Amino acid sequence: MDPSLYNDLIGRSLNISRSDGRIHLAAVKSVDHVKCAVMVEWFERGNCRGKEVGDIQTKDKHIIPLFSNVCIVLFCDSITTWLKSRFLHDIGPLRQTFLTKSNFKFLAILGRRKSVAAQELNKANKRMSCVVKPPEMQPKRGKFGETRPNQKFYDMIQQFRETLKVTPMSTSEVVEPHRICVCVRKRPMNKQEMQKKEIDVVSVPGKGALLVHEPKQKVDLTKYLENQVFQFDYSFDETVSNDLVYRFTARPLVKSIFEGGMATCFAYGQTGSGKTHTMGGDFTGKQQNNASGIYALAAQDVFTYRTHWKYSQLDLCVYASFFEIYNGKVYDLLNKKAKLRVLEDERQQVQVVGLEEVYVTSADEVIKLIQTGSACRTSGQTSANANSSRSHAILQIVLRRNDRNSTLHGKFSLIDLAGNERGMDVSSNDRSTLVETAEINRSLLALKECIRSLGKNSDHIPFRLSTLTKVLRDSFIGEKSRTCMIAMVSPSMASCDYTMNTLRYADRSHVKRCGLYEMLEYSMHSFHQESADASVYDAISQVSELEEKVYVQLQKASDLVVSMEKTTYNIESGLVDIMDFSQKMMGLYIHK
Ligand SMILES: Nc1ncnc2c1ncn2[C@@H]1O[C@H](COP(=O)(O)OP(=O)(O)OP(=O)(O)O)[C@@H](O)[C@H]1O
Repeated sequence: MDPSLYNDLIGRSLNISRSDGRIHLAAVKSVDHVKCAVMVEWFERGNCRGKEVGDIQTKDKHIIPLFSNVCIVLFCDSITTWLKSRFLHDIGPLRQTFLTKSNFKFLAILGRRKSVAAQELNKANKRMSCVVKPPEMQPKRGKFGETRPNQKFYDMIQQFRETLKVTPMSTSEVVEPHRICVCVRKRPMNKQEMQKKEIDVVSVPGKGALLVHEPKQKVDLTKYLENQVFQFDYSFDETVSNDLVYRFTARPLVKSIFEGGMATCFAYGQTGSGKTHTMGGDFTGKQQNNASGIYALAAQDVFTYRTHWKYSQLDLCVYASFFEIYNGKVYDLLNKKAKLRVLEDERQQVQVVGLEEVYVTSADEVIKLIQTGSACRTSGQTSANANSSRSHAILQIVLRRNDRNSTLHGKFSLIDLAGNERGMDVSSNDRSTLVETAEINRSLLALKECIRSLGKNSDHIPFRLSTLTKVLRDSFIGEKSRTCMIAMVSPSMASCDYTMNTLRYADRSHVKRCGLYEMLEYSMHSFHQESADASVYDAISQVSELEEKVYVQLQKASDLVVSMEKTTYNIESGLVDIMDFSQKMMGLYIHK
């Protein structure tokens, strides 16, 4: 072993790996030939510190300057190129290995014995891979020094947001009348999401617009955002209150029921996105303030309108019922969850038989009913919500005329739909839970179909598709019917797929978009028609081609038959000739 090779290390800088994960440069002060290690020193907070690193391996009297905890950094491209040309192709995944410029000369000496050096570097590289974290594996640090997964996406979204012009919703904004109104509400990040340092991928610039910054990755691992834009009648950001949401969504419908109409307001969205918070009222821990939800706010306005000079002479009585649809069955939440039957008469009028309709005289009475009913609602646990509603809850506020045998005047159905989730999102995957999830999704699809048909002014509303749409049948028909859908979205990146699904669902229920979707559907239909025509045409031409082939074969066969006949004839005549000939020969023989 040539000691000068060891001495060549002294004074050089090497990157050393520290127990806390840091990697930094340190100068080689001495070499321990016996231990095959080096002593390195560096300055830290004004103090000189040192440590002994690695063991220098020797093989065939060659020194390999790669120690188990020494990282060597490639500083210059020419070195990389040179190494590649000399022996990097032999040593495999050295991309994660770091070589210092100062080691270049040293390695160059070793490079003369290419095969040996390569072998040894390979060994060393394997050892190093246990201690050196590749740069992309190292936790990224956020603005305040905190680590955050997906920091790159976070930065890109922040950059994008800086360019966004935001017009926040305010009470001064004009409320436009809509037959079908579709809005979206983004909830704030919850405690869990904050703890996980999840990133917020939803932006609400206002004026009905909402953006989803979908994080994507190319095949070469480059990260990029796909910014999806959705436009609804109204879009609410995470800062707005239930009051403001109510003002633009359900409130305009209250008037319509006093004018003899049917109104429906749905809260739709992923589990844990804020449907119950919006409809039933905000939570303080598990305690819900029922007076702050859309149910209660609508009830308050119903009693205000009832005394309004325009409607007071109608002498209307207010009734409330509260029921849930769970697994396609109806349960009365105001009557100890009694199971009810849904019947349809010959005039297609749907009745929930035995549903408790409570006469109410104030909003407070309605709030008490909501409290009683909410307490019995069927709930379960999902990945996003420990207290997830597994049923559709329907609060109906009914106006009846006192003087005409309690004839129905108007009805407002306020619905907190069950969360739209996939089977894998529920904490238990037993059969009953899967059936439950399938039923939820089936009824939500049926609802979408009904709203779309309503938007298209179609005569046929496919209300028989589910119990939910059956019991809401009379809300879907009639000139005076009004519908509002509030799509709830969770902001986190982990919920991105669900958010996209919710927005697509709401988008497809959107009457303003129906024209476009109809066009799309039409073009899809004509495409199918054209392709069907093309397939028939293809089939016919294939048959005729086949026919032609068969004809040709038949021709050939008949030619063959003809030629066979000829041959047979020839053979027969030949035989006759032979027989004649043989007879002649026989005669001649006998004659002789
Ligand atoms: N806009 C909001 N502001 C503050 N907190 C909210 C908001 N929306 C939802 N939350 C909170 O998020 C949690 C889940 O909300 P909620 O129970 O309303 O979800 P959900 O959509 O009804 O879920 P599920 O379909 O599973 O019943 C609750 O703790 C609620 O307080």
